[in-house]
Amino acid sequence: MTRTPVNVTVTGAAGQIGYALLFRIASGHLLGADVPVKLRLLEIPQGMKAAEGTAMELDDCAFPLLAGIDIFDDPNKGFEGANVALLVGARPRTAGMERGDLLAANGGIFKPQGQAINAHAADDIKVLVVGNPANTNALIAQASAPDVPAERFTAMTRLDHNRAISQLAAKTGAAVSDIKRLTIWGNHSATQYPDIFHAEIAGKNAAEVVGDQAWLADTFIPTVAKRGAAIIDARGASSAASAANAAIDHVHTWVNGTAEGDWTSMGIPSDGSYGVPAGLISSFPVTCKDGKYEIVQGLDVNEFSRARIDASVQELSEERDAVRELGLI
Ligand SMILES: NC(=O)c1ccc[n+]([C@@H]2O[C@H](COP(=O)([O-])OP(=O)(O)OC[C@H]3O[C@@H](n4cnc5c(N)ncnc54)[C@H](O)[C@@H]3O)[C@@H](O)[C@H]2O)c1
Ligand SMILES: O=C(O)C[C@H](O)C(=O)O
Repeated sequence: MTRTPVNVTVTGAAGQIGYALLFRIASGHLLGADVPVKLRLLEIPQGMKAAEGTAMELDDCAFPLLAGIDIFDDPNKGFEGANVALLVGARPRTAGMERGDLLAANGGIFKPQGQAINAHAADDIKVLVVGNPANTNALIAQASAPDVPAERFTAMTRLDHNRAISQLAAKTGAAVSDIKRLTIWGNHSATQYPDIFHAEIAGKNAAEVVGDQAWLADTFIPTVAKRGAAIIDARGASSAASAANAAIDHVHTWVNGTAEGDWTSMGIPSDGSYGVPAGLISSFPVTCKDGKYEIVQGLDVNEFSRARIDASVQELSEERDAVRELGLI
């Protein structure tokens, strides 16, 4: 190991996504097979013992790239020197909780974490928010970190992107690797819009290959958008390994780039592109190069797509207004 290790902070380290995520980070899947990492695990006091158990297991793997593990229950320490931060820990919705209660509870997590990132993270910090509601939690963290460039705060829609590719492959019989340029627009919620009008299957337009508007509207879009709920129903717990896999994909692509001729989906602060109000953290088609992302410009948005993008963006605006009223941004 000759390179300086990259400090990776993971919050919610003792949770189910944390358990599926940490071993892959330590084995080089997040940043690359030649990049040593130091893990900084952040938990709440009640989660510390379980995080210590996970750290013992990480030690027992003797990963050549793992240069150290530290565990904290203080965000100011957890984010110290962080180059990459995966904000997974969040307050899940429980019975009787309204959306506003959830936003308020998560504000109590993401505001102090944003402040701690602002004060203590490395200058090149890259943040991925996984904890739900991911887009608005990312907005709260970003608004609490005024000294960090806003574009370093991103929210995860890569799981939706991967789900959409998988559904499209199953419908058409294509290989997953033949599907390119799919887009998730909007919020990581049931209003998200998986868009295949610009996608390609082995070089052909995906919407034309499918040729079935009813399947698109009545099966594909709701299946992808409600997949999280379907997993909860089937497993009795929310997606964990697939969410961890998507977090790995998101950061790996951000750092190492998109393939030539392809793009991915990331929840990022809007610059006003495609009529999405600037500042909202919304999912867009992006290309990545040299550790930076850019929104794919110039796509023709048809009426069908426009209505669905607008509906999801409207939900994001309402979430932003709610957290603004709560004084969180
Ligand atoms: N964006 C996505 O695609 C996506 C996909 C799946 C799950 N999620 C979300 O990810 C989050 C985590 O899911 P999970 O299944 O791992 O949950 P989990 O309940 O198993 O684990 C959450 C962990 O976070 C910890 N935690 C809570 N508050 C914390 C804080 N302030 N600081 C540090 N740690 C804290 C808890 O102690 C717990 O160990 C949930 O909000 C879930 O809805 C998002
Ligand atoms: O949908 C959920 O609540 C869990 C998660 O966000 C998912 O998409 O699997």
